[in-house]
Amino acid sequence: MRPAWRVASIRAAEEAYMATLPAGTLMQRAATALARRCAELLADRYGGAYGRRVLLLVGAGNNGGDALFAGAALARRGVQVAAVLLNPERTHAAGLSALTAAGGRTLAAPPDPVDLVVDGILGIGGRGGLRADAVDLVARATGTRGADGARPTVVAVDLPSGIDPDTGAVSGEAVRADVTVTFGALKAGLLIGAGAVHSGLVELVDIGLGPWLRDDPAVEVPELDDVAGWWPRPGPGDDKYTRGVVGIATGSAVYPGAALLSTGGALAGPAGMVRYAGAALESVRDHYPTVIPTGRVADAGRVQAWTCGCGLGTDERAKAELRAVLAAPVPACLDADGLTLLAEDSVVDTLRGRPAPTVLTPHDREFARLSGGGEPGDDRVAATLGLAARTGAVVLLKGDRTIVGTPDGRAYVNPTGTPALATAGTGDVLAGLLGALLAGGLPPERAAVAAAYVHGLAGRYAAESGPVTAADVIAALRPVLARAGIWGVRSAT
Ligand SMILES: NC(=O)C1=CN([C@@H]2O[C@H](COP(=O)(O)OP(=O)(O)OC[C@H]3O[C@@H](n4cnc5c(N)ncnc54)[C@H](OP(=O)(O)O)[C@@H]3O)[C@@H](O)[C@H]2O)[C@@H](O)CC1
Ligand SMILES: Nc1ncnc2c1ncn2[C@@H]1O[C@H](COP(=O)(O)OP(=O)(O)O)[C@@H](O)[C@H]1O
Repeated sequence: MRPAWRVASIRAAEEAYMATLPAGTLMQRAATALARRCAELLADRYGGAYGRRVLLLVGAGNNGGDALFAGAALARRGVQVAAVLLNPERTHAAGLSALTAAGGRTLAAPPDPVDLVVDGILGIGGRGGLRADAVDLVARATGTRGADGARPTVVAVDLPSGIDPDTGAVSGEAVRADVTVTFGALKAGLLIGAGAVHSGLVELVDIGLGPWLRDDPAVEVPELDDVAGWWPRPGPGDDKYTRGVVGIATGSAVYPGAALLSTGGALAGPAGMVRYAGAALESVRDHYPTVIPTGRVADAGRVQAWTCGCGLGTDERAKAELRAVLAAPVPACLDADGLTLLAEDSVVDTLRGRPAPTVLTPHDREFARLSGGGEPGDDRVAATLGLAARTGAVVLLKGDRTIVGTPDGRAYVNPTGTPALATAGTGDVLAGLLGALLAGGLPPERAAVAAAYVHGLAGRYAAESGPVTAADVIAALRPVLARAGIWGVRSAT
């Protein structure tokens, strides 16, 4: 897991650490690493940094100071460095002196050509998006060309200016970086929502802050090793029942496709058997001979987890099926119409009364129905955790960077998502896979995190062959599990 923090936690750590160090030490460490990375990027593009042209965009705070000291280091290596100061009277004085002493210059407007732009306008002190003068400067700077005729490489200092460091929200305009060199700790806003898109490649520089980060992280990012370590694998002693049986209560006469997609997702998971209960049993039987179909949840036989709701409809039959799933003493993943029906009821009482864990998988509009308020808003982590705390359920809030939140306040952001998944039915596949992971015995938050992670990988893999449909995501799940080393069989020893 890669942890990320909110600004308050990072500021507290920096303050405590800086009190033990000579003034300016952390900024020097940050600037040195930033200069090194800029030189590498120039070398990758041009074969060397000497003589290349770097433009620093410098704001009023320490973020600008980092840029100026890094510019000084680059100038000492023979790079032609120019700086545009957004707020000359409040520019970091020592940084500016260092730059000019090293041969860098200040300009009133961006020059042309520019090979690399360093965005030091705003760091963790930035609030409320870029102001008009900064928007204009960024547009002009990034509209220039390098000596090779291509647009300049954009490197953000600590975080792209204009994104909210805690939530990743962008109000108005923000810098779009190719690389973000971030110092001491990952900022949550680099990983969530628009912030993740604006940050490009995020590279964390160690400035010694780690041991001083005393708060819990705001959010954690799962890595392949986590998911591979959790994924249930069959061993020699297993049979189809010990691996877990998942029940799929989805689909309807109107939406038989949802039954097929969720069942297809479940079949790629680790469960030993998939049971289907619903109105689309004929279609399921035709498509998936290994699935045991019945018409109603009550007749399905024993399962270790349920997935319920995709394409279920909202009629009396659907309500009865949802009630049967909610009453079952096994974990349940509720999606789509299951969430809509839940929202018509008293969500909190219903879920808190459940005899086993529940995972809710809303998109934004379903979230609004469930929460009884609006859509998640800018702070998607806080919104997810709020709903999880109220309902006692694990909440998986879908999106470009899907968020998983637990009732006790832990949050995860999925790094593998792709907009290619923004197509009808992919959520059904996710819900089926998640149910199979619950049946395989994973705790609910791990099941949710692992399902989102693998679902994202499958979306990316499917997109390599062309436009993606939900059926393509199902087809990609098995090869992705094998290719990533997540799937495997445990040997006898
Ligand atoms: N602390 C450390 O140990 C280390 C810190 N490091 C570095 O320091 C950075 C944090 O520096 P920081 O606290 O000076 O804040 P920073 O982001 O430069 O901006 C504050 C200035 O921006 C202004 N401003 C705010 N919003 C604005 C807007 N929308 N549009 C325009 N202006 C706006 C605000 O002015 P005001 O709004 O008050 O008028 C204020 O003057 C951090 O990200 C990292 O890079 C590293 O060196 C490692 C060690
Ligand atoms: N812009 C996007 N970028 C990445 N993933 C997305 C995007 N939009 C949607 N997704 C993903 O696609 C899936 C869509 O699920 P959902 O909205 O429930 O669709 P459906 O109900 O049609 O199955 C979710 O896993 C979601 O995270």
